[in-house]
Amino acid sequence: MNEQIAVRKNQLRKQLQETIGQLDNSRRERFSREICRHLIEFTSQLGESGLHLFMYWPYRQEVNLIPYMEWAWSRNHIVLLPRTEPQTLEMMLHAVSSENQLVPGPWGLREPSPNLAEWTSLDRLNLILFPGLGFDHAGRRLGYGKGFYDRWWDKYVSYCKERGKKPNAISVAAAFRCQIVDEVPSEKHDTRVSHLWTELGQLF
Ligand SMILES: Nc1nc2c(c(=O)[nH]1)N(C=O)[C@@H](CNc1ccc(C(=O)N[C@@H](CCC(=O)O)C(=O)O)cc1)CN2
Ligand SMILES: Nc1ncnc2c1ncn2[C@@H]1O[C@H](COP(=O)(O)OP(=O)(O)OP(=O)(O)O)[C@@H](O)[C@H]1O
Repeated sequence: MNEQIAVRKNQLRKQLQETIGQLDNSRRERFSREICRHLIEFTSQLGESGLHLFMYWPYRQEVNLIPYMEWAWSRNHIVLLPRTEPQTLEMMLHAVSSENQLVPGPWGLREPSPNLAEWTSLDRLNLILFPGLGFDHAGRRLGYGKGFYDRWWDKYVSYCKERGKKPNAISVAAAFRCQIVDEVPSEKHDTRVSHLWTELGQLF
């Protein structure tokens, strides 16, 4: 990877972690509820039930998506959560229907139990929610720097192509307003999101 971009990404990661850290818990919770409300409104327009939604269990200071996940479960949507393989830096998806199916994972993540069957029908995904430390107005994202989502995205695109299908899930993100920056340094492999919500509403 381009060394200069890697350095700029690391600087921005540090800066954003500090900025997000300054949000107090009560605002974080209030903003998260607002963001979940926007996500629910958007997802409701995609279908009444049975949608395949690739979400993530909140980590550290991320938006708390649990209200959105509980809403999805209540509407009989299928919630898919990632499980990381630290050796290969790959992610597997598992359908999860309750918090009880999560176990402690690497880096302090909470992940689907490896005992659950892997969910592989990637061409059925309707929506992919990308986590990130920061985003810009063009939909570029900055993650934790292990390339999990970029690598998984390649797998997703190949899976669909091999079956003669278009990878047509909608790529979205949810973030606090303070996570939006002018420009996220980006490389060719970096995937972008097409919709983003903050506590103030839809940014694009
Ligand atoms: N909620 C959520 N789940 C997710 C991601 C995410 O960004 N958010 N990921 C997106 O890719 C994957 C996990 N990626 C990660 C990559 C690096 C680190 C990491 O280095 N964390 C700490 C070190 C923590 C420790 O060891 O104590 C760090 O920031 O220094 C964490 C997660 C899959 N699941
Ligand atoms: N599609 C890919 N195939 C192989 N390696 C990749 C791919 N995408 C990214 N990488 C590698 O992963 C590393 C981290 O990439 P990057 O800084 O873009 O991560 P990130 O998007 O911030 O992290 P994450 O996706 O885990 O949240 C880089 O060394 C990059 O070369």
